[in-house]
Amino acid sequence: IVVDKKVTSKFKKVDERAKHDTLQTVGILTAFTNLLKQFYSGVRAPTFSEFESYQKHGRDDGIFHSYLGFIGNVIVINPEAIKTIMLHSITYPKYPLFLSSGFGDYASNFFGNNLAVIDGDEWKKQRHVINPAFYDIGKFYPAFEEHVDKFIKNAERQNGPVNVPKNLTNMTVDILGTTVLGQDFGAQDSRLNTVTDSYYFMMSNAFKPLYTVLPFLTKLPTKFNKEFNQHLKIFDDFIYSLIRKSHDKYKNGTDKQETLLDMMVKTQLEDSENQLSDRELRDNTVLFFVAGHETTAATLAFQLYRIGLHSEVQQKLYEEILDVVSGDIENLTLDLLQKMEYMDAFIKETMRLHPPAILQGRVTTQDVTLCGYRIPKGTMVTPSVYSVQHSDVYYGQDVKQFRPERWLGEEAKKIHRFAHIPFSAGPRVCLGNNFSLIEQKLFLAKFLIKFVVKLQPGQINLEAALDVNKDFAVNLSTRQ
Ligand code: HEM
Repeated sequence: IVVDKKVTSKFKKVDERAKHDTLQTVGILTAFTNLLKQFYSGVRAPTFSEFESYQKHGRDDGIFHSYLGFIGNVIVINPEAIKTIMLHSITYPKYPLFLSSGFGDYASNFFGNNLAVIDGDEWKKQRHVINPAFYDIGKFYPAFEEHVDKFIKNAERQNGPVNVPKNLTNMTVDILGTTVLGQDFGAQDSRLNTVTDSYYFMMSNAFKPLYTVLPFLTKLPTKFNKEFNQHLKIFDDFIYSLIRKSHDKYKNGTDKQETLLDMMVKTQLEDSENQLSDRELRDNTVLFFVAGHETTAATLAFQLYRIGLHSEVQQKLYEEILDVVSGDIENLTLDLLQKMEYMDAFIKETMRLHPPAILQGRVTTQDVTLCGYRIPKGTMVTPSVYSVQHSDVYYGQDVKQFRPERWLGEEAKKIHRFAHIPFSAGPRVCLGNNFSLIEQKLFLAKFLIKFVVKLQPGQINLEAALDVNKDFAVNLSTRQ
């Protein structure tokens, strides 16, 4: 380990919570080598090196210092310190690197200035306008149901192993199309669609590190840049036309606000103090897709993986669903979904071991004390969702075991509230968490009542995976 003394000397012990005189530090060379190793082994960096470093250097403190590239980064695992960071979003705003402008022009043009990447008064204004759109997610129940039913029909028709990531991604994009925009993209029907094509093209290219490091590349008159800008135009024209349609609907006195976009437009037009521009509406529409699409699809894929691995968990889920709907899935309602406690525990446990968002980059706007160390103003501080959720210090000896029961009864009360933060927490908590949870529960209830999921031993190991980029299939048999 190369220790940079100059840097560690900045992070001095100030009270007895600190176990060392200065914060433990992973040297810049080690951090960089770890990052490269992971990049080339195909694992989503930097989480694993971070988790290993935490176990070596930060386990007793719940905090340590490392590097993200050349930038010093204080990684925070202790749940009390995470709580302090999450609850004080003015002292700990988002780190600018994680704002879309930090990724260069492509990301800014595509992702824009939405709720997830702004701070302060601008964020307050946007959140105030957008919050009400998420008050009544129950109204989307029929839309969720329609697309889940389609997934199940396709799986039945397939009559063989079902490719999980691909099909779930199609389902979640169709659900978002319908609920956010009122447009069924038909991804599950393999319908060709220029808008979703453009969306996928930009998703896979806008955030590439090459354009962050060398932003001038996006200005060159290359074939690729032309293509990117064409996709951006197709996508933007489409979204702006829907914003205009939503405006017209409101002005014509149609009080049926059917989509998340309609609801944002309603507050936009009714609240003269907190007006969002059309560009801001567009940027948030993109955010809902980016934030809600692959995250939920990956979570559902990990759930099917876990169900296939743990037959006793599958059986318990099945029995609970059957019991709550009194033997007939046609009785299923939103209220009944909320009664499935074992399913809640199962979802929590999956999101503990497989969190889609692994890090949350913040910066200190003043000198602070975390875990007994003085952290100066302007330092990147990063609550590590992955590390805290995998730490035996906060989950005990069986931390690696998949055990939904830890989330039931008295045992659940022993887990620190900020040791489980897949949706973040505090004022910047995920706005779509309820949306995603209802989607997940409805999918699980309908799917598991119909099918038994099987994975052959050794068929796939996602234990250490952070996302489900790799395709995998599960075997299904229909229940009698
Ligand atoms: C499994 C699914 C999901 C996970 C794990 C997830 C996770 C997160 C996390 C961790 C954050 C906070 C990021 C940070 O503070 O650095 C966040 C923010 C956000 N998410 Fe989600 N999300 C999910 C689904 C959704 C869905 C379905 C939507 C919308 C339809 C959504 C909309 C948002 C929005 C708008 C924010 C920004 C909130 C703010 O900063 O005020 N998310 N999400």
